[in-house]
This record gives sequence, C-alpha cells and structure tokens, in this order.
Amino acid sequence: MQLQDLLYGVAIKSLVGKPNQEVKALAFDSREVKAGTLFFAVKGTVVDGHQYIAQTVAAGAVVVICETMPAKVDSQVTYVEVESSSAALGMVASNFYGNPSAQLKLVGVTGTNGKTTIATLLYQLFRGLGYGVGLVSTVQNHINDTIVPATHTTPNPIALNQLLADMVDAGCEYCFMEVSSHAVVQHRIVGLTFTGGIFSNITHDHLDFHHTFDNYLKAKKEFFDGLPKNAFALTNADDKNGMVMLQNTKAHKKTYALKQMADFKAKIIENKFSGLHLNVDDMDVYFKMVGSFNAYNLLAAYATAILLEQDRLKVLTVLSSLHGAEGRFDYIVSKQGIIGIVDYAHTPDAVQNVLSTIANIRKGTEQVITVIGCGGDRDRTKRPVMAQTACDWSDKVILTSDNPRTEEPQAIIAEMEKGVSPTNQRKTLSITDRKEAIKTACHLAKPGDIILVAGKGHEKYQEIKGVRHHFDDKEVLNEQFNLIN
Ligand SMILES: CC(=O)N[C@H]1[C@@H](OP(=O)(O)OP(=O)(O)OC[C@H]2O[C@@H](n3ccc(=O)[nH]c3=O)[C@H](O)[C@@H]2O)O[C@H](CO)[C@@H](O)[C@@H]1O[C@H](C)C(=O)N[C@@H](C)C(=O)N[C@H](CCC(=O)O)C(=O)O
Ligand SMILES: Nc1ncnc2c1ncn2[C@@H]1O[C@H](COP(=O)(O)OP(=O)(O)OP(=O)(O)O)[C@@H](O)[C@H]1O
Ligand SMILES: N[C@H](CCC[C@H](N)C(=O)O)C(=O)O
Ligand SMILES: [Mg+2]
Repeated sequence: MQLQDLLYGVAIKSLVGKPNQEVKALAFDSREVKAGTLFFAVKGTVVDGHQYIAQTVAAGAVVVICETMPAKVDSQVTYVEVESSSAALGMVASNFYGNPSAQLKLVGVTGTNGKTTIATLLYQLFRGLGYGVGLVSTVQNHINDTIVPATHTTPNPIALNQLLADMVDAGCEYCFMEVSSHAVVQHRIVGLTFTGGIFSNITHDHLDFHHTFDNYLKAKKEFFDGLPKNAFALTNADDKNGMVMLQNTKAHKKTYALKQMADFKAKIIENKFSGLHLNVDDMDVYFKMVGSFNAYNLLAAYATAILLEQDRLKVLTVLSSLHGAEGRFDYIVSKQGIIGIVDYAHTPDAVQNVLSTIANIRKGTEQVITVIGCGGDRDRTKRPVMAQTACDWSDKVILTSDNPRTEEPQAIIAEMEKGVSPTNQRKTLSITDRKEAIKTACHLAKPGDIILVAGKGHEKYQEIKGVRHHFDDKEVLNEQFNLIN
C-alpha cells in the first residue's frame, strides 16, 4: 500500500525523504521488521522504541514514524515526524486493513468490572439471533464460531485491525469488544469507528499504570469523548461516575439502572444459586446468571440490543438462556454437596460483589471459605484491600499466589496480610502454593460449605518469573472434589 494512503488522517509535523513509498508491512517492534516495513518508534513503559530506528532501517524498513527525527537519516527511507507515534499507529493500522471497523457495527465496552461479561453476552446474544458476529475479549476472540486466542483485553492496533478485517471477510455484521483503560491511553483504539460505547462501572484498579483515580476516570471518559455523533453512549446511571462518562460525548446519551431513573430499567425479584429473576422493561424474565452485578451486565446487554434495533421479546428469550463468560461465577458441586465457585474477581469491588452475592443467597449455616491472591507487577495498593474484603465476607480465608510475574509470591502475600485486622487473623491462613491452598480449602470444607477461588477465572496458567505454567483453578477444584468423594 502507498504511504500517502496510509497517512490519511494522521497529523504530520514534518516529513523527510520521498513522500511516497510502497509499504508491505507494519511493525512497532524492531524484532519484526523485514524488507518493505513501516516501523513505528513508540515510547513505552520500559524502553523507547526510537533507540531501534537505525536497526530497523538496516533490517529493511522503508518508512519510520517517530516523535523525534533521528540525527542521521538514510536517503532511501522516509521519516515522518508526528506528535504521537502510538496514535499514528492506530490510524495507519486502520487504513492498512481497509478501515474494517467502519464496515462492522462495532460496540466497545469499558469499565473496571463486567467488560468481558457484557461483551461475551452480546456476542452470544447476537449469534443466537442469527447474525455473523465477532468478539474481542480477555478470555478469547471470536470470528463467528472460530476462536482466536487472546493476548490482551484490547489487542495492539495491528492485531486488532487484522482481527476486525478477518471478521469483515467472514461476513460478520457486528463486533463487540472490550476497551481497556490501557488501550485508550496507549491509543490502541485510535482510527476505529464505533457504533456504540457501553460503560459498566469504575472502582479501584490499575493505579500502578494510571497513578491516580482521576487519570483512570479520564481514560475511560476519553473513549466516550471520541464517539461519533451518530453512535450511542450507554452508561450505568447507578454508578457514581456513570454520568461523568457522558459529559462531553457527541453520541446519543442513554442510561440503564436498577436504582435510578433511566432509559432502560430492571428490578431484581429473586437472586438465587439457580439464577436471577428480573423484571426488565416491565417483563418478568428468569436468567441463568447469578448475582446482582450480573443483573447490571444483563441489562447493559439488553439495552444495547434494543439500541441496535433488535426485537425485545427475541432478545430476552435468547438472553435468558445464556451463561456468560468462562470463569465468572463458574460453579461446581461435589458429590458431598460442597459448592466450589471459580470467579475472576481481581479488584476489591469484584471481591465484595461476588462475596455479597454468596452471602445473599446462602442459607446461613454453611461456611464460606475464600482462596485469594493478587497479581504481581500490578497495582500494589489493592492488595491489603482485597484481603480485608475477603476476610470481612468469609468465615475462612486462605491467602495465596495469583500470577506473581516478576515479584516474590511471599512478598505479595505479606502486602495482603497488612489488610487483615487482628480480629480477622484467626480465620486467615497463608499458603503460597495455589494448588495446596485450594486443596486445604477442600479439606476444611464440610457438606454445604461454599469455597470461592478468586482472581484467575478462565486463566489456564500461572505466570512465574516470565514463564507460564499450566494452572486451572476449576481443574484443581474438580480434582479435589473427586478425591474427597
Ligand atoms: C503496560 C503495558 O500496557 N504495556 C504494553 C506496551 O508495552 P510497553 O509500553 O512496556 O513497551 P516497551 O517494552 O517499553 O517497548 C516500547 C516500544 O519499543 C519496542 N521495542 C522493544 C524492544 C525491542 O527490542 N524492540 C522494540 O522495537 C516495543 O515493541 C514497543 O513498541 O505495549 C506492548 C505492545 O502493544 C504491550 O504488549 C504491553 O502490554 C503488556 C504485555 C501488558 O501486560 N499489558 C497489560 C497491563 C495490559 O495492557 N492490560 C490491559 C487491560 C487489563 C484489564 O483487562 O484490566 C489490556 O488491554 O490487556
Ligand atoms: N457489573 C459488574 N459489577 C461489578 N463486578 C462485576 C461486574 N461484572 C462482573 N464483576 C466481577 O468482576 C469479575 C470480572 O468480570 P469481567 O471479566 O466481566 O470484567 P472485566 O471488566 O472484563 O475484567 P478485566 O479488566 O480483567 O478484563 C467477575 O468475575 C465478577 O467477580
Ligand atoms: N487484565 C487484568 C487481569 C488480572 C488478573 C489477575 N489474575 C492478575 O494476574 O493480576 C490485569 O492484567 O491486570
Ligand atoms: Mg475483561
């Protein structure tokens, strides 16, 4: 493709070299550059991609997009100076793949918790309604029924636009995708045309990356600020910051809520282990999903389908049969009657939601045993809070490892222990080995008791010092349940 066409929509500060070049491939990683590549020099959190410019030219790069021109330039290469290489990457990647997002009805979901659940429900719903649909999510991506493994919640612009182009080629009409706050800040969604945006909620997470809650809020809001005026912006009016998201959007403002006045309303009639009984827009419906937080997710999916002009009855019929995403309130019962729940709760709010859901629907005599850890190389301030929340809502808590990544597991657990009050210490144990921790919970449980294994949900690995070892919470629980039966 010609460079001039690729630069459509990119704000150029200066250009050195031929204004046109034939570009065969795009890369933001020097290690992937080959002959005919356009290389983006991106300033990252670890290194500055500008230091690899000469190396990429030697490897065959024909165009370099950068924020600072290199001191020495190669006469065969075109250098384009821009304000933000990562924003240019978003725009150029869209152009390179023929702007696939504009050929789909693309709906983005943002918020601290619930993105995967809402996007997955919408994907399953629209498949159930008979459409060609794509999904971009933390658990996995989908092109109709084909699964494409996920590396991030929101992939980088090259992978993302390639995925969207494959969806267009496969005849997809809709795509539902998660928009993480990292993706907004790193411009992974620049250049995409959205038909709608959904906000779930915002609570404590990712302060390692955003530093302040206000920056985190601004990142989420930026997604709505960028929506076009013919799109819809759907927010949770019950969330303290729900209306903030819509303050500066040009899109049609719509709300959903269980408590406040809203365009789309639902009421919880019953919340049991077998599912939710809701009144949605004056219709009584039973759903298979559990927990009041899932009433929000179901309502957000319903409202989106109505905004996308789907038939109300058909929508509720399909939604009522869905289970949502893997590893979210995923539960199994042992032959002895011990209930094991695997849930991806990895923020204080999610831990509180899942445990209060259990508290609301338990009969009262059984114990709740929580096995929980916190991820390494992630927000450290949430560690004591998650441990404290787990203790406040459980009869026994086993603190353990999640994905320690490059950190020492014991050091992470020690930070969690700081949140355990003296009165809660007697019900808390620390067991670093996650398998041992789950095993111990199973041995402590009596028939009727509930074991919550929180934090890793669908994940099939445990990342320790850069290596991903096979690990599956549900598999371990199943194994233990079979052994003790
Ligand atoms: C903190 C973060 O978001 N990091 C992402 C970021 O990497 P980075 O800024 O650290 O990059 P860097 O290593 O400093 O390198 C800077 C530049 O130099 C380039 N480089 C580097 C080395 C080299 O030899 N040659 C070279 O060209 C790199 O390709 C990059 O372009 O850009 C990379 C390329 O797109 C991402 O893979 C990487 O995601 C890392 C792996 C990650 O773990 N990200 C997580 C935190 C994340 O993005 N999570 C969110 C959501 C979480 C949620 O769901 O709540 C997500 O959307 O997944
Ligand atoms: N609407 C909601 N409100 C609060 N908590 C929720 C909600 N939906 C799900 N949760 C909790 O958050 C956990 C993660 O849910 P989900 O995977 O849908 O969120 P996510 O926003 O995609 O997370 P991530 O940022 O890691 O991609 C669930 O396992 C559950 O404990
Ligand atoms: N998308 C989230 C997932 C956290 C899941 C948890 N298991 C962990 O590893 O911290 C993140 O990257 O922060
Ligand atoms: Mg997700």
